[in-house]
Amino acid sequence: MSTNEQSGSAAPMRPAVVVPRTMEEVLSALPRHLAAVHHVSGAPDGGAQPTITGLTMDSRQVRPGDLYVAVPGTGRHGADFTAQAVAAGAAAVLTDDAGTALAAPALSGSGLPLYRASPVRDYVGPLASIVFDSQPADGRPILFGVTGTNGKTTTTYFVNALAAALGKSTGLIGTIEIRAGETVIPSILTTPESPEVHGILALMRERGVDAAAMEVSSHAIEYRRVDGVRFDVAGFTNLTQDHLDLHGSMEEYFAAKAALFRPERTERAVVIIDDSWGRRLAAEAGVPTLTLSVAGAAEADWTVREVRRDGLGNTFTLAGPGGAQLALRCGLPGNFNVANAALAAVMILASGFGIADVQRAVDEHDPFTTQVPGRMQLIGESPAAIVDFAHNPDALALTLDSVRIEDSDSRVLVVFGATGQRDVSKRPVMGATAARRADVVIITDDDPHDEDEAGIRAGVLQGARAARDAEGLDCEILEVFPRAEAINRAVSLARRQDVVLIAGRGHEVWQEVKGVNLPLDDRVELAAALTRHGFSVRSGNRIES
Ligand SMILES: CC(=O)N[C@H]1[C@@H](OP(=O)(O)OP(=O)(O)OC[C@H]2O[C@@H](n3ccc(=O)[nH]c3=O)[C@H](O)[C@@H]2O)O[C@H](CO)[C@@H](O)[C@@H]1O[C@H](C)C(=O)N[C@@H](C)C(=O)N[C@H](CCC(=O)O)C(=O)O
Ligand SMILES: Nc1ncnc2c1ncn2[C@@H]1O[C@H](COP(=O)(O)OP(=O)(O)OP(=O)(O)O)[C@@H](O)[C@H]1O
Repeated sequence: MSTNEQSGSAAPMRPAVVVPRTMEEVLSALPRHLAAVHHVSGAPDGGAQPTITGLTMDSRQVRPGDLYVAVPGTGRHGADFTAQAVAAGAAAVLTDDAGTALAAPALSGSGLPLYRASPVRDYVGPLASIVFDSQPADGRPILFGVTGTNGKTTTTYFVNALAAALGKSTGLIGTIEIRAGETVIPSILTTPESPEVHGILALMRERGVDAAAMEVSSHAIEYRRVDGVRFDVAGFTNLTQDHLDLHGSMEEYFAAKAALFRPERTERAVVIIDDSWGRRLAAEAGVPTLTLSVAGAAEADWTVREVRRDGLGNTFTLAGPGGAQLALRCGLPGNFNVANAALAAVMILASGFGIADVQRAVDEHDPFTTQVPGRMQLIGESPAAIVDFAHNPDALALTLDSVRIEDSDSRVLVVFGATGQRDVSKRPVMGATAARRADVVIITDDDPHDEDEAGIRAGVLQGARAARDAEGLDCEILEVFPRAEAINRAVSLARRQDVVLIAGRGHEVWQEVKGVNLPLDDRVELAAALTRHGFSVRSGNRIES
């Protein structure tokens, strides 16, 4: 990973220069639909107006001159941390009704002004946008937002790779990392809280970034993390069951995603309509929408055709309105990556790039061979040695199906485990899924958390053996631990024409065992095992620890 002074810390990115504004100037720029913010106590009447040069909701991130916005959390209130914010140099505090009483003692005698607004979360995004001046009218960077259950990370990398191929400098906000020009920090959330989002967007502008891609999780929409952000193009991949602990039902999960596709949030949209949620979204989106189908839906504006296997990847044609056509190649295995690449291409077209320029950029730079850390990441080519984030039965099935080379004597060897303290019922299903698709199934540890590792493995093994015995499957099932040894065993059993898939942990660099983070990076272990057994590691591989 290319790093800078902020790497490895959770310190949010911000622009180097922020125009100082008085609190009055900041409040007067708020959108009209928001009710007035009330001054509760502290300076303004007669005293000096506080000058604001930053904003945060986290007392641990306060820098001198910040407006500290104290919001209620699930278990505690940000106002409980007012003293910490004041000590760090906050210039003013904004909170809600409940927060004013909590914040007041820490402010007494400080002379710092306290403001009140409810619900205070409604104000955070718009205020951060004003304070950091993150999205002025000149439209730079062009902002792409990607949402959906699967494929967000990969699609954002593909959007950026294509934008870069078109000669644009790029920025990224997502699960793996946040990138603004040369500055890169590892991510904590898929979509950061809104003060960080606006700070990052402002830094991107400052660094001259032309185009930025951002993953928008459903949590982000629910928790208002993209308030005050305006996308040029929003893209939708798919919707399958997930995160119902937060959303309660698929209907509410869909509603959270659909909220991104409204005129106040995005100029236009690109929606894959290969599931019923995508079709509904395309019908209900309140903005100009291009539809895309990989599964051959005739009514789609853009369709993927002539998908042909090309090594582990695929070539395909993207056909659009008026006979428009693009000839594309996706180097990452899997039909789902064809969908991700096609979505990225249509999003770029929707933002205004011409089809001839896009074709030229693709021909010259092959952007969809870009490496996405831990997502179908090809560590070696002979045998094909892949690390993928598939960590549930559906993703494991899709991934195993996509790496099998039909009509050859190539075997598939898979290494995986199941996470501790999560959905116990999926363990045997994952075992059976692998036994049905792989020639050698090596069951090992994932993140056990506080659970007993042997017990987790037993659940997966039971499913694999039951499927093999009941269905007469011709696969070898092994239990090997620890995980690094399992990876080594898989490589030791592989021949050059085989495929070795290490599934589950993707780009993670720690294994969480009983509250301790033990360093473990599947990609590093796989590369070491390949070398140990006389195979080569793919050059230019992106393995960062
Ligand atoms: C469920 C959820 O999203 N919770 C988020 C939420 O936590 P919370 O409401 O419990 O906040 P809290 O910790 O009680 O703190 C309340 C307030 O006090 C502040 N505080 C707290 C402590 C302190 O010392 N000083 C301080 O100022 C906090 O910044 C916060 O503003 O606000 C916190 C501060 O921003 C987030 O870190 C936290 O994300 C947690 C870590 C999380 O795991 N979120 C996941 C579920 C999430 O958002 N995931 C999605 C992706 C999902 C996917 O697609 O896989 C994502 O976008 O990452
Ligand atoms: N379009 C897709 N449809 C279905 N599965 C996909 C798709 N794209 C990727 N996957 C699978 O999901 C895994 C995660 O992919 P990716 O990280 O791009 O998605 P994501 O939406 O960002 O998920 P997460 O937020 O969990 O990282 C991949 O490793 C692959 O196994």
